Amino acid sequence: MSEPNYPYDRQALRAELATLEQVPGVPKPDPILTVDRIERRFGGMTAVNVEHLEVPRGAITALIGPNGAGKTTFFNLITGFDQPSNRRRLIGGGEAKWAFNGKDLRRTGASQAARAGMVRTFQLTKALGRMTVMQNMLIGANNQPGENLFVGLVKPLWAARERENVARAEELLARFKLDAKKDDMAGDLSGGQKKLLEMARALMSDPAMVMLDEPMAGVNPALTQSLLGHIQALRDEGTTVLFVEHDMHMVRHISDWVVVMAQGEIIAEGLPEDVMTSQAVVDAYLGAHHDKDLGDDEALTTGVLRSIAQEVEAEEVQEESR
Ligand SMILES: Nc1ncnc2c1ncn2[C@@H]1O[C@H](COP(=O)(O)OP(=O)(O)OP(=O)(O)O)[C@@H](O)[C@H]1O
Repeated sequence: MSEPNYPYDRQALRAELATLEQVPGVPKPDPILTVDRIERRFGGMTAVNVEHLEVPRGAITALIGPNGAGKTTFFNLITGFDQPSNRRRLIGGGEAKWAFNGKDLRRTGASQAARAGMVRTFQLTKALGRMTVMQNMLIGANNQPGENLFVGLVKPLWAARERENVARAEELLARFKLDAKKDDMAGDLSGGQKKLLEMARALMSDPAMVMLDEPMAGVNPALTQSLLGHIQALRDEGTTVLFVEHDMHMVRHISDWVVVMAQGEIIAEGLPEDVMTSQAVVDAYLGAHHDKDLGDDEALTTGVLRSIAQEVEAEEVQEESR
């Protein structure tokens, strides 16, 4: 894992974040990712319309928001898996702009974004399930011998790279306790182990920032604890983490900073304990489900909604007892 090139101290990081104004788009002291005016429309519907966002370096940032808020689309845009609708504007400006670690990513695709050090987990698809755990790890390496014609043609060069990649994969598999499974078919792993493999694969290229899309979804409580530990360990080693999550308790527990999206826009940013209880956020979640009865268990499918319902209930009890 790369050493942080700044003095790393979690308390200091939190204290620094605590001095920031908690408003959407607030500048960070040392942002690793800066996004300006990124829009994505599907037909007449605007899925993403982010004016400005800075992601703090070395921190765990949670991106939360109700279903359909635009979180996944936003991830896709900044990692080059999708193109903004305002990609090129010849007249009037307003062109989407985003930079990672000082590198302008406007004209780059997904593999170049990954090479720049911004790597996202991607789900174990059916095809990947039919490959072994080790093969899955090797496709996460960004110095694949075959990618460079010269290296690919000179056997000692590619053989050396291949050995390096296998050694790195073995080290990561041991860290995620998947080493005994390296020759198993990835599709035969349990749901939680698949999540661990997705995370381990993302780390093959030693990224400066990992982006995790609902890393804890469908994972049992014991493995959730282990995943949380891995995420915190990454941050403590200097990797920036940006993750999408639904479960409020998870977010509260591990994130240093929270960004809230609703209807494509960033509606709040701040420290977890402040943001989660802010009126704008509660309204956004309730607004997104205004047609559903919060007393209905079916509507309470996410931890976020459950927590909000509990908070609303607690407030009502307090009111009544006054
Ligand atoms: N390829 C697409 N074509 C049309 N509409 C899309 C497409 N991708 C996303 N959308 C729409 O854009 C909006 C934002 O979707 P997105 O998946 O980004 O939200 P999300 O916040 O990630 O939601 P969830 O928490 O449910 O995953 C939704 O209304 C969705 O239906």
